Amino acid sequence: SEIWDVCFGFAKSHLSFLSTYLNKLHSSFYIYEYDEGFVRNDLYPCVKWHLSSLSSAHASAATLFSASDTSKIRFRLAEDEALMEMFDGVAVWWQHHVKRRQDEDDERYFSLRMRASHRQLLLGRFLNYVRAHGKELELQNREKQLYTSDFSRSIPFHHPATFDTLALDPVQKQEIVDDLREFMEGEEFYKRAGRTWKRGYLLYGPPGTGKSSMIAAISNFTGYDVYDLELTAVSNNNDLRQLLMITTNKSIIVIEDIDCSLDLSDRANKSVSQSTNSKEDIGKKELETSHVTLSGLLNFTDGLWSCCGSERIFIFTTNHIGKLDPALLRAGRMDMHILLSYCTFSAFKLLAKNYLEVLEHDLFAEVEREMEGANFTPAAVSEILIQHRKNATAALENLLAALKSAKFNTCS
Ligand SMILES: Nc1ncnc2c1ncn2[C@@H]1O[C@H](COP(=O)(O)OP(=O)(O)OP(=O)(O)O)[C@@H](O)[C@H]1O
Ligand SMILES: [Mg+2]
Repeated sequence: SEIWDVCFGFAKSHLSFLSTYLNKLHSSFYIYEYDEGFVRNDLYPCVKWHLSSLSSAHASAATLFSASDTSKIRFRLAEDEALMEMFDGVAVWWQHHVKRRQDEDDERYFSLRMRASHRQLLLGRFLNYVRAHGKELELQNREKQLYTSDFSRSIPFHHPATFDTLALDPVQKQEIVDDLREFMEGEEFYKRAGRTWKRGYLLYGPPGTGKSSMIAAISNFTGYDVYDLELTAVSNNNDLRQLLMITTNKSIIVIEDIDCSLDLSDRANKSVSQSTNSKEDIGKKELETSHVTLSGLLNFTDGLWSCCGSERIFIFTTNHIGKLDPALLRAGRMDMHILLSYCTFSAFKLLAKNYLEVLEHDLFAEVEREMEGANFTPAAVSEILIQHRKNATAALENLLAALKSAKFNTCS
């Protein structure tokens, strides 16, 4: 047994020498879910998403998950599972670690190992790639949430409207899509220019022209959550600020029908009525729309507090742009004013394609003529097309009849 002890001791010392030597050859990096002080590590979800795409193809053990309201199945690298990835012909090793802790949440982290000699060459470029790839996957797969009134609850947001289904002038549509894409990719620009990474859109136009549908399309395009802010339910400017602080990054904050939810047209009157305290006035104020003032709202979108997050899109909608205070419209406040108007022939063609699966039809030329000046909203056109979606000719004949009678009514 003495011989065994000697042999064992010898092997042990050599093994530990070997492992120290191997460790020196490799560099290890750890990506924890939370940094010290419970600060969320932005890199962690990127790595998680990045690895989820590799796991489906390469991991020998992965966990599978599917939420009840989606058909997608998500892969995750299983606990303690390791995975090798090739980047520019060089191998790196990932591992997923979970440390169980008593009375606390589990501690989760990923380790990344590579040959020490590759470290200089690879690390920066590789991590940038992982971050960009992870972010892209997160956006594609993320369950978008719709938050209502006080932002305390949310439901998964699965609105079917996309830029492909929106009937809009193609040039206008392209402008909006380009603007959104530029915004999403604009992190460097906003930093360089010293501006908060946010964008404001004012959607205006008659009812049924697609303002709400466009908000859904923007959410589907960006993958951002939607906070549907009901101003009449917010009691004062302070509460409004609190709400802003709850919203997460990558979100769309929507105030629909802004002219109806606030008396924004007359700032002077508003401040007078706020400074009076008689019971009658308070009663009147309750009947009024909201106690949030225009300056409170402007602070919400523009003030110091608006920079407490990033990648935010503010969208206001109105049917009556003329009723809005010029302060809300001035340059730089809402970055883009988007008019959604009556159905044009090119918008109609998109609806015909989506609703009737028709790209060309003998009646199209007549529809084009009648549509001019008929002031028919896309909502009204869609209604008719839905009713007769089984029979394209009947749908177009009914649409023509409706267009003609609308024109006749306007003329008479
Ligand atoms: N531009 C459009 N493209 C495709 N469908 C549209 C468009 N505009 C309206 N619709 C159809 O009409 C319905 C109503 O449109 P939507 O709610 O988006 O209008 P809105 O402009 O928000 O109206 P409101 O001012 O009354 O809120 C939508 O569900 C959609 O089916
Ligand atoms: Mg609407």
